Amino acid sequence: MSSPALSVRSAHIVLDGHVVAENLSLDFAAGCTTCLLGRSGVGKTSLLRHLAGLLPGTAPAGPVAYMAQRDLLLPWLSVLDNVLLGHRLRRDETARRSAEPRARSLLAEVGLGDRLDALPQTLSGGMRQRAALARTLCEDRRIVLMDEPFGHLDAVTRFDLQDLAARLLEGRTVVMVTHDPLEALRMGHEIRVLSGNPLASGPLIAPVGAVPRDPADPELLALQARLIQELRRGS
Ligand SMILES: Nc1ncnc2c1ncn2[C@@H]1O[C@H](COP(=O)(O)OP(=O)(O)OP(=O)(O)O)[C@@H](O)[C@H]1O
Repeated sequence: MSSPALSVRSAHIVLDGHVVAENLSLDFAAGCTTCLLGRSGVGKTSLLRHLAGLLPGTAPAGPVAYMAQRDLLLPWLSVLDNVLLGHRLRRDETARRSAEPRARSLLAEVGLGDRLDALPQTLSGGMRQRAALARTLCEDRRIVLMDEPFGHLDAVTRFDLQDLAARLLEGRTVVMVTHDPLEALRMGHEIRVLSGNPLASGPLIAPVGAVPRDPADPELLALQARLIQELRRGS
């Protein structure tokens, strides 16, 4: 099944009177992962919410999986039931039952195979984020929007889960917000550095090679220096 391209056309994003974006137009390539970098407060989350159809007057381009910055796990549901939450909310018991093996296997892959029955409050911040990642990947959508999905993870877990996500997200249209230039370079077919007041994108950066890229590649390290310069320029 093919994944659609995403586009934003002449968007105005105003939050409680605060103008985040004015007349913003951007395209996101079909079947690719686009990583968004930008200083804190430029409007990355707002753009993601716009794409997800979560802001007033917006609609998503199709069914999306959205992973918010906060994990949004329901405290009264087990880890396994949280991962299957989308199916529960859609009240589709047959689909929920057929998705359960996938949910169990994803939880094993994110290192929570022995915590299926645990409640979220008994997990560490990083474990909760891994459960939220498993939930997003379990939704099996062609469009996936992720807001700092690896933000609370230790360096080794982060690296392993970047590999897992790159494998499971292959062929989907993904927009991923990150604060880490090296993560963007590992995961992104395309990278945009955003600046704010109002929100704007610098030139599209498309590193060569398949994702996830090797972080020791000297070309990646050179591009990392360029991204940090671009980030310094944006405000
Ligand atoms: N509900 C709101 N009302 C008014 N202003 C808001 C609201 N939500 C966000 N903002 C403002 O909009 C701007 C963009 O916020 P947003 O969360 O999109 O930034 P961000 O780039 O994702 O930041 P971070 O990297 O820190 O998560 C910020 O200046 C923020 O203060």
